[in-house]
Amino acid sequence: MIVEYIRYRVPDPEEFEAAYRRAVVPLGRASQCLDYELSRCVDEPGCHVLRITWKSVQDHLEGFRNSEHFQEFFAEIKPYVSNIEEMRHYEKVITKTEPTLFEWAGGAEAFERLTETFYGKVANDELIGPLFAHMDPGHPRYVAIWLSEVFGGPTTYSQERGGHAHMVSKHLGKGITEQQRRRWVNLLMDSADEVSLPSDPEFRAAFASYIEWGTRLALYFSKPDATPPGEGPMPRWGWGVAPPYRP
Ligand code: HEM
Repeated sequence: MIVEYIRYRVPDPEEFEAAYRRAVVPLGRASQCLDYELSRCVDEPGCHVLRITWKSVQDHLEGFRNSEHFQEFFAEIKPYVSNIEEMRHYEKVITKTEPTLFEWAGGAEAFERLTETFYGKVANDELIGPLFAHMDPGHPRYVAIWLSEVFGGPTTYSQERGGHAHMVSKHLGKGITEQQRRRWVNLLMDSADEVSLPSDPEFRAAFASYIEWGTRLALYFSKPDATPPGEGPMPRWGWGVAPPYRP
């Protein structure tokens, strides 16, 4: 991720801003652009700073510049090129960031406690126990490192086990029913309470959201006619609409 700053000093701020309102339509469609923000200086209204977050410098200079979105974007802002005072890429050095869900939960050890307790319950469960009768003894740990990575922790699962496609492939042909999926969710939530994962509404809402999504994917891919997925990126879950609550 790289941040581009473009500083303008323009004689006609209103027309300039109107041009940018049109220009951000194709910019927003470009997959290389993660976000953008145009700010007007309050001390000197002709001064503006445009911040664009790109996936990488290469994505900007090669991907975006050679795309059809660039032609449309550039047509709008071309009259202002001579008003540019600075146009450079920057790397973020210090930022105020939220804790990850992984950190908030208590780190790797919290997820290990969670899955140990969970698979203890699973083994004794008449509805889903049989699905796990021959499970790899390392299974609780694999799920712990999977969850840790999804919630913003280290990338151990991807490195050791092989990423998203590998995890999903473990569910192929399992024929999971909706009742089994729901039991999996219920036992996991019981375990979360038992091992005292944080119980604040914001954390639990984000946690439950991933579990709902993940179990529905597992069910989908376990169907007899499911097509194995290609190698996709690891899901990375954040806080969503409710940021961490700090009184
Ligand atoms: C958020 C939901 C889920 C996650 C994160 C998850 C995660 C995982 C992971 C990480 C593995 C092992 C991959 C490896 O060996 O590296 C796995 C395997 C497996 N999962 Fe899931 N899973 C989910 C939902 C479910 C559900 C709903 C069921 C069934 C009710 C299920 C049944 C299984 C089974 C039977 C295996 C193979 C175990 C073995 O024989 O070793 N999973 N899952």
